[in-house]
Amino acid sequence: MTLLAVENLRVSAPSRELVHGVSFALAPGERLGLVGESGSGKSLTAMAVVGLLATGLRTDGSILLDGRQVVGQPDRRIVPLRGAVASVVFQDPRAALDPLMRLGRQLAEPIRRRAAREGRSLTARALRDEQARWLDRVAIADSRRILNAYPHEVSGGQRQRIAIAMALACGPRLLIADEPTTALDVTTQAEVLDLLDDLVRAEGLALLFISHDLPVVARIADRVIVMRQGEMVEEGPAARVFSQPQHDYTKMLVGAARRLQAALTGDALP
Ligand SMILES: Nc1ncnc2c1ncn2[C@@H]1O[C@H](COP(=O)(O)OP(=O)(O)OP(=O)(O)O)[C@@H](O)[C@H]1O
Repeated sequence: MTLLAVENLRVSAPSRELVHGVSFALAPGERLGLVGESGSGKSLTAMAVVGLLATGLRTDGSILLDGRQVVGQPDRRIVPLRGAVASVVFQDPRAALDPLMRLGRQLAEPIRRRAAREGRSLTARALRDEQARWLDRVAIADSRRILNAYPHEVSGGQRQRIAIAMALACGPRLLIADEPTTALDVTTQAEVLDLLDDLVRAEGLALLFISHDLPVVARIADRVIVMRQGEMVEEGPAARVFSQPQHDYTKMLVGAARRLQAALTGDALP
């Protein structure tokens, strides 16, 4: 069964088309990477899936999320799919966090929504336990302080871990991660990537992972779509795309990633 089927997706601004007919499908538990340079249409494609495009942008084509059409639907039809079927982790965790609300209250929201959806009643004690469990799962120690803190009182890495906890606490079947580690320092990037990898596996989620960073995508995705200027230029298993890129643009991306790697490690180029 297909969890997400995107067919001939087009996204247009009033003056020009930005995404030119993208098609792909994602099965439950599958991990797909969208890779390409800045401005290639990765985020627009991903945001269209959950109906989160900016007003003024028009979507054509078909997006079936868990069998339900997203394109052309009013918000009241798409909102129930957010969280329950697909959630999003953004590059900047502040996009998901209210700066004026304590983190504990924010984390309580998705936990409550999931419980309500599953018909479970949640005592105050059970809610506190769940909050602590989620913080533990995203490797945040000192949970009492963090739950009482406001977003600006914790580190960028901690904010992103909490945003991940909130996205997963909703109980989705698909996680869309849009450059989730780009805003973090290199050490924190690696930790957060490992964490995402482990959690997505443990929860059995499908993953749509967006990044301009090929080695990162190769590490986390089974399959990769390479985008350029709003078009898909290559698609295939991650290992094949990186070892034997077919399209000139992919060859260029792989070459650049190899040169950077060689420069960082001091190794000779293969
Ligand atoms: N609301 C909008 N109105 C008009 N053009 C837009 C809008 N949002 C994005 N674009 C344009 O659409 C193109 C694709 O944008 P998109 O954000 O999908 O790129 P991306 O591949 O995710 O890049 P990045 O990695 O920098 O986020 C860009 O040229 C961008 O400027």
